[in-house]
Amino acid sequence: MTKRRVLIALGGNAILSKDASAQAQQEALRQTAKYLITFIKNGDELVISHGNGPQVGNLILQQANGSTSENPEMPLDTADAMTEGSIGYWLQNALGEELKKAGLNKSVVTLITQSEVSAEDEAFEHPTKPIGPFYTKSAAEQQQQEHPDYHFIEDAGRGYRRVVPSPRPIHITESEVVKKLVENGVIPISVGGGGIPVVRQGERLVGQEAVIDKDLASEKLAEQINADLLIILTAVDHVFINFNKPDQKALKRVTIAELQRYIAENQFAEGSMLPKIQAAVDFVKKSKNAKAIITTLENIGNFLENGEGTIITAA
Ligand SMILES: Nc1ncnc2c1ncn2[C@@H]1O[C@H](COP(=O)(O)OP(=O)(O)O)[C@@H](O)[C@H]1O
Ligand SMILES: NC(=O)OP(=O)(O)O
Repeated sequence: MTKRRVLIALGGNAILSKDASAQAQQEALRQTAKYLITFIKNGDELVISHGNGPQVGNLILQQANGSTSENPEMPLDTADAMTEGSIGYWLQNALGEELKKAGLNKSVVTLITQSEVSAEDEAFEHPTKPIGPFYTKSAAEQQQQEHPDYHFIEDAGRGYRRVVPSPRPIHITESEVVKKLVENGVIPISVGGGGIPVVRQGERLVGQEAVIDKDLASEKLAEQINADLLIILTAVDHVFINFNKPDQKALKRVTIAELQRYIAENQFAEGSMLPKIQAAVDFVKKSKNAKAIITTLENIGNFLENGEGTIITAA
């Protein structure tokens, strides 16, 4: 089989289900690593990214409740870096264990990655990215009183969550390093949590109070490293039209033009599936002979053997 360069974006459910303890998240990633190894056995070059919404929100909550003037809480860009490090460590550790068990002599490294954004991005005025835990309406109102600068939304019928700005990534600063690592047989974990949002000011990269969408950052990195496949893993085997309605229909093979029509019909929920569709369309549009796949972690074997999942192609 020809060697493919594959970027896999891990969705929230691959890391955190209900139990937010380090032990539970490490166990979830140990299970995830067992699936990811399939690609290495397949001879593919692998780059992995992951989300951080629940984790970064939990971290800044812990800090807000315990900070003092002598021990101030960290700004959001630094909290993004902290979750890139913690989740990256858990995944690097788990994947290293699976590689050893499989007798595969490859290294895994977590790369703290910066994602350049525009200071003029209107996302800074309109926070939309849910982070941290789900609250009841009254609990969210209580939080709002304690933190007047916080913003809350109702998140897809699952409760209320704090939202923060989520500017679009323009350029992944360390993409050339990722490319060199892959070309030397290393498995990089990169753009964790969408990368750290930074604005270029002359020679400086200045951190921003934001959380970048990991699917959009994964697309930008996949483009910059000339990946062949962008695989977005989430909690559904396929993308659907008329989702959650009696006439819902799974999309198996779909073209950019068809997806753009479905986007115009508002078929994809804004805060969840829409960024994945946008990332898939952008990647396939810009990368020659590239494909994007949206499915679940558990369906990876089925995708590799039978091509099951939602597969997005140019035509
Ligand atoms: N048209 C759609 N087809 C499939 N899933 C959809 C659709 N619209 C919304 N969703 C929801 O979007 C979710 C994926 O978004 P999200 O949970 O934010 O991703 P992540 O797995 O990266 O955390 C799916 O699990 C599903 O519940
Ligand atoms: N940064 C980010 O997109 O994280 P989630 O996928 O967990 O929301």
